[in-house]
Amino acid sequence: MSVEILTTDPGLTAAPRRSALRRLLRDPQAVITGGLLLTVLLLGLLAPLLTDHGPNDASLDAVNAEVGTPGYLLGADQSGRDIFARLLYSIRTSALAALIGTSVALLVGVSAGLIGGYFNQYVRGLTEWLFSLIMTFPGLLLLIVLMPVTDGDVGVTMAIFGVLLSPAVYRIVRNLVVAVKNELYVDAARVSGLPSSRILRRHVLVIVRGPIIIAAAFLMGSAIGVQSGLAFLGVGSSTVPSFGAMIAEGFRNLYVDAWQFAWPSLLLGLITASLVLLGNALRDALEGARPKPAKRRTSAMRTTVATVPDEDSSELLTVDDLGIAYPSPSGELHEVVRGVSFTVGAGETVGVAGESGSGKTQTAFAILGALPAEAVVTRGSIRLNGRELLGLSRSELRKVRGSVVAYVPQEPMSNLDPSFTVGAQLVEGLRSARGLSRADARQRILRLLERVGITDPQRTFDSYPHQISGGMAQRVLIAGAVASEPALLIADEPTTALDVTVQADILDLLRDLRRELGMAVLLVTHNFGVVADSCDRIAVMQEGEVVEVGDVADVFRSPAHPYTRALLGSILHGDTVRADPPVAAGSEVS
Ligand SMILES: Nc1ncnc2c1ncn2[C@@H]1O[C@H](COP(=O)(O)OP(=O)(O)OP(=O)(O)O)[C@@H](O)[C@H]1O
Repeated sequence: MSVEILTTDPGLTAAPRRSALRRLLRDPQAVITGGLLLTVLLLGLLAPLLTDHGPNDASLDAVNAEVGTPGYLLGADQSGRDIFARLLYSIRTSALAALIGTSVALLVGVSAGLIGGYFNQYVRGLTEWLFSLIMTFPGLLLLIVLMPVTDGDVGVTMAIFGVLLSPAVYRIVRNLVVAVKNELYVDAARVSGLPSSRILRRHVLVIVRGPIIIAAAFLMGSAIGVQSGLAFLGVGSSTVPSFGAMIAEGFRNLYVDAWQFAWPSLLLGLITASLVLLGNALRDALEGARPKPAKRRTSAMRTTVATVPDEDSSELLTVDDLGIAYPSPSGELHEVVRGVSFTVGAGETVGVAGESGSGKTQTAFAILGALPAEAVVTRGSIRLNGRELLGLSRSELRKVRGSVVAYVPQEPMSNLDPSFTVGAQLVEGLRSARGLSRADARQRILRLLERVGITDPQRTFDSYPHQISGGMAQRVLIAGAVASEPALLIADEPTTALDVTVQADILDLLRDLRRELGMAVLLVTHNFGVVADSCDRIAVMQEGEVVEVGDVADVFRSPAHPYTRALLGSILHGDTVRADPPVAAGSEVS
């Protein structure tokens, strides 16, 4: 079997980027705030063209000049400096503060986040320690204390502030990198020999791009706020025009001319609020378009046989070289199912047998498309009726689950919702699988409840799960599973949770239903007695692998694998069928 790995990182394609931009341009919040910020920035950049006054030019004639005074559009402060000119030049200071603070925070945070998230735990431990240390520094206080060193220079002060902001960026990037570094396309790039620096730049950085852009908007707001705060406190150079310094001066002169306080406050408020709102709009647009790391068990793994009909069309189900893994705490993938292959023919009952933890349920869940989100299908193929199931979308899998394949669980009680009556749950399941009317579905379920041996179907139909016994609950679930007449019924230890006296009845029922409905059954069990009783063929699993497959009669007569012999020995030499194998996995039996 060949496996086509989709190594194309969706983040690199132009389409998501275009749609994010389109979404952003359609968002009035983004357009208005972006437009405002651009206008303000333009005003700052064009300051020398827009005013004849310098930010520190003082004129005794203009002291506390009112708004609209000729030559002083917005008035003058108590030193006779043009407020309009000071506002324009303050925009430049804020823009510089935002640029330097944000750039340093992103440079330090992103680089460290990529390194800490991508490389081994020792590197991550070191970066964690370093950034935890930085976070303990009291930011504003440190900047004030360092003023004699920085000499009040906005650039140097903001560079230090950028380092203090970097842990926030580091954490975002590190978390994202840890989440994507085991994705198939990153593995594929690694296997193809690309150096780590290239993989980080090309495959990983693209994933963190969106969150970085969003963070940048908020970081700019913080940098402008802190720079203004320091100037308000009178820390730093008094010759540098700044909203903070203007607000402090206006505050002192509040009762003479309140506008001197109002203008810088309004403009600073407008800029920081716009940055926050723009950040929110960016989040909506970019996170909607951000490429989701491809799940190997869905979109990233497609076998080339997906559209090719099964070579042996008599097989209803073909599991071929299936591998399932889970990430360990260190991030490495650990395979719990390894290269599992077996088939189930139409109308056949196949037992998947093995001790606890051998991977039976994981295999069954993979066929059902119901593995937990953290599970990764590392290889293989699952074909049902010639159709590849790996790679199907959730909705396609739901359709298959409802109609072609059905499931009878191990714990009947915990699979019934205590808040609804038995009937309501069965009717809902059947209607979504078959699209029947409520009345038709109800009639069908009542007939099936009777068929599975429930003496008073109407009463059970109207009962809540806690009002029925475990054996009855299992009959109810079997009725629900076969209601849509599936081609394959997967029963996972269907008798384990039941009273011994009920177990045989349930197995008889499954056998009868299989014959009546012509369906195949995949019976997951650790009990060889159940296999002997109900199955045509058997696949024996040990530690995630199928060690033997064959007709039940053949395997029972002459088991080829020592593990099978060990398991059989426990039945043949014991008086009763034992629930668990008596010997350690893999031990030889003479
Ligand atoms: N969510 C998970 N995360 C990590 N490992 C898991 C997870 N689920 C199952 N496993 C591991 O997968 C292996 C196979 O489990 P599985 O449930 O398929 O075994 P089983 O043969 O069905 O056993 P049992 O009869 O006890 O259910 C086990 O070692 C189990 O620890």
